[in-house]
Amino acid sequence: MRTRIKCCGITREEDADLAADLGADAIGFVFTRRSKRFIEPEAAARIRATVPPFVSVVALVMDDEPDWIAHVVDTVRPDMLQFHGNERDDDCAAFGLRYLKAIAMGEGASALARLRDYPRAAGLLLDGHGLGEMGGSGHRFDWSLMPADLDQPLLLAGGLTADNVAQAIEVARPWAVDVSSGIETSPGIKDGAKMERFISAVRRASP
Ligand SMILES: O=C(O)c1ccccc1NCC(=O)[C@H](O)[C@H](O)COP(=O)(O)O
Repeated sequence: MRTRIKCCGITREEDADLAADLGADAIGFVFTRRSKRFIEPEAAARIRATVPPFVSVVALVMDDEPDWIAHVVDTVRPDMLQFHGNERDDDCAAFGLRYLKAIAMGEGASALARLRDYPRAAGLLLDGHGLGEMGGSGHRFDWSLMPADLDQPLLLAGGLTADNVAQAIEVARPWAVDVSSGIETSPGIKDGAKMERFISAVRRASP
């Protein structure tokens, strides 16, 4: 299986272009205002218009108002939503789009109980941050906790870099890896060389 790659926290067109050129399968925009990687929906829509076919666009939110999420959906036309807060399955499924649900793994194995709460999720993203904290933290978790017996695809996130992603794939066997701070110079500003090293490392580990 070829491990899919999502580059998250995109705020600049050149970073979206490079991610697509290097073979990323998806890019993510963060629409939670308190994030350092927040992008206005109108600016994201301009970048979205340049994203080539077969590269998915994911809109991230975290306990945001439904009206705001609806505005993001109308303006950006993302392929999927990604929820990072205390949203329930009904909340996540209410926008007529497929969705990913992030599970905060900061508390360890006890977080795994929440995986069963999202039967309509297209995928579950296990992320290293703590419960109630924002993603993009650069915190990793114990990859051996990644379950092997779920029907939904599992995405691995949190503290991944070019130097550790091969081992992460070997241990966790995720459907996809998701990276943000590990390919940045500062929040929202991607580093082309780091992005290239990261994507090359994934491809070597999972051709
Ligand atoms: O990136 C943010 O600032 C953010 C804010 C609120 C919710 C989610 C957010 N980001 C999620 C991601 O970028 C990734 O899914 C993931 O957390 C990977 O982050 P990193 O550990 O930096 O690679």
